[in-house]
Amino acid sequence: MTVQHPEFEQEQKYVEHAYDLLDRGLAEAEQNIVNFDALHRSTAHALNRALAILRNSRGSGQLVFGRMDREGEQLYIGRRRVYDEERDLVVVGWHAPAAASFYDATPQDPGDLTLKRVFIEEDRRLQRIVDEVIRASAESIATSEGDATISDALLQELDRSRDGAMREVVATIQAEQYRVIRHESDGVVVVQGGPGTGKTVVGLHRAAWLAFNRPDIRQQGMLVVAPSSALLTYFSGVLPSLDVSDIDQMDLESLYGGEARATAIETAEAARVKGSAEMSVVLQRALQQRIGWDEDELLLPLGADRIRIPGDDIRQVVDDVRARTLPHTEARDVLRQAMSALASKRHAEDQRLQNRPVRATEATIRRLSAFNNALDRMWPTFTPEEFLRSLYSTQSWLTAAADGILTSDERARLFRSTLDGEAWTRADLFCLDEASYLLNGDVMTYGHIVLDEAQDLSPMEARALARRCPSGSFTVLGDLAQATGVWVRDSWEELTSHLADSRASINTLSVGYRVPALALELAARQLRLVSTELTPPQSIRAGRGEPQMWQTSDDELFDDVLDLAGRYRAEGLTSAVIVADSLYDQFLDAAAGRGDKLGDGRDGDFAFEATLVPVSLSKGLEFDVVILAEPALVAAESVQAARQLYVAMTRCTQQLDIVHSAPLPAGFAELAADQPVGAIETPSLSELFSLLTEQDQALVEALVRRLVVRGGSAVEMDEELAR
Ligand SMILES: Nc1ncnc2c1ncn2[C@@H]1O[C@H](COP(=O)(O)OP(=O)(O)OP(=O)(O)O)[C@@H](O)[C@H]1O
Repeated sequence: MTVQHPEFEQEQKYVEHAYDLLDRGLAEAEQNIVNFDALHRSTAHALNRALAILRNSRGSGQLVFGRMDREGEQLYIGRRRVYDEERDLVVVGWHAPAAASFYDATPQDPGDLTLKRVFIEEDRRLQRIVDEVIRASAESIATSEGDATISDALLQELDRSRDGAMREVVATIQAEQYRVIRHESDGVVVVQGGPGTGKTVVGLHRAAWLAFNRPDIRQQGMLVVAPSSALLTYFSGVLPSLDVSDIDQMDLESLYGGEARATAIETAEAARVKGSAEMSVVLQRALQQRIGWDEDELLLPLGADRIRIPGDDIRQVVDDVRARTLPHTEARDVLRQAMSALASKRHAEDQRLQNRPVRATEATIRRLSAFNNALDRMWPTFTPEEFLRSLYSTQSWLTAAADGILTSDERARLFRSTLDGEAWTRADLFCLDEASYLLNGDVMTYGHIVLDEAQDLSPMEARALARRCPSGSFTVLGDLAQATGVWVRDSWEELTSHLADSRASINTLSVGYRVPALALELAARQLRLVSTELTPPQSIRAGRGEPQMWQTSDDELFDDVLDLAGRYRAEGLTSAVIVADSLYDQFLDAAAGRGDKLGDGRDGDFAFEATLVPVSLSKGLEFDVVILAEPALVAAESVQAARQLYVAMTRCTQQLDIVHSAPLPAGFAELAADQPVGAIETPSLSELFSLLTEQDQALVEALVRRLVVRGGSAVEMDEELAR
């Protein structure tokens, strides 16, 4: 029987009071708006918008989640601020400076708090009250140690089963996370941490915190960028649940607003050339090379006469316009004016010499097709797509633009015949974005950008983001160890230097809240294959047990994996079946053929208990269980095999299962006591041993003894066998 907290009823009343005030406040405000008789349509429109925002602003999380006491003062902390009729503060918003001590306080370092109380509430009813810091005496604080920094409320929160979408965590933000959320820097703040350390959740809460505390930044607009639309779908509900609905959220590829879409995949080598910062120089040069006039003169027919403009005069005008470094299209307009003025001046001079009246104004000249054709030759217009397609397919132009910048091999990776058509790749989109900026110069800008999974960004992608954030104010979330693409780095500076000029502040999160310790241990073997420098986080989760390996045959792979997902579904756990991208469609078909309900993770469909996820999109996601199918194929198809496996294996909160028909890749060997699917209960070693014949038992004993003598001590082995 659990004992109720002595102040339970009193606190429940306080929570109800807060909800009551919020309901009444919102209802009154709604009534005021409805009653207001707007004279103008624009006022009515503004009021309707206000009404819609108000109706949405109730939010879904718990209203009051904490209380802190310090001498003579008691403050309740919640998802939003609540006042009573006397304008006295009943609940302080989590983002207010007054709430800082609540998050900063730990049992080791409670600051000036005598009590930090956390409420667990569901549907307005308190479920539990956890008192975390009670300063009974100075000594009791000095002697508290160990795991006490991980709050009880957090552990409870972590044990709640996932429902397929990320949730806000305002009630349980930890001190090391809070420091990052309210980081004072106006420049680049990097949050580095292993899988499940809360980088995404921290980044989203930082965005909300900035929105509440920095009206200057909020007014300039804010943006959150994820590498895939699937990941965006997974976390896009967090900001609205924090009452922040005006922050844009976008997947990386949607940054480019032009026509092209990435539909093709290319080699790692080509992606690397296109993503490198050198590519921006090639594009700039390529555009410049299309500008100029190398003919001796320009003749513009005008009725029976002609206007003659010397080549040197044209070159002078072109150089003057070029020197103004305007975006290409805008510069062309300037050139058009300057050239028509030049032609008109020439015409006037010729006519005067011949004692004839001036026949053409500048406007007349600008309408001449010969004039416009000449303009196209000296300063051509392109769409970004036309420009890049033409560059990629013109060997001589490519060679000239990349001369001294790219090697001939690298240039060859860019070249494609026009017959290849419009198959743009992701890396192309960012060349198009750069080209679009050179051509048109206009881009939507923001006061702050949060980047999730930033370790994989190419320099060209970083440049596209930098263009959209002139202030250089970024929150960069990522893990260098989880870089799985062609951009693997040893330091964040290499990337952040493309985002802003200022030095980045690097902040590390070290506690892993997602992955159970044993799954993390298996996954970390993949890291060790890469480098001893890369280390996993410190897991605080126990999970269900050891990762399980299931061996099957080629023929039975699909059914065995789907059966396993079915078993977890029956237990009410969410699972992800993570597969090599090339197996994705076959798995989807197999599931449909069996009538299994399997979410299509590629489309961000996380509504079902089991979701199929192509490994390339698994980053950042989270499920109770991960069933990794055929890791050897995942490894074979990845640019960074070990890192990709590390990412895939670190998506689970409870259990990691691996099903394979092909031999397992390196790093799995020690756990590969292969079991046929179906044997859910793994027999213990002694059970297995007892099943052997006496002769075999003696053989195993002798064998193991020899192994142990070589690696450890025979005494330990005897003890082991005796057990
Ligand atoms: N303070 C916290 N309170 C409650 N839950 C938390 C807290 N911090 C992290 N979590 C939970 O831990 C899980 C992992 O968080 P998150 O996805 O932000 O980690 P990550 O570092 O971005 O992981 P990855 O590197 O895999 O992308 C999420 O379920 C998140 O809600």
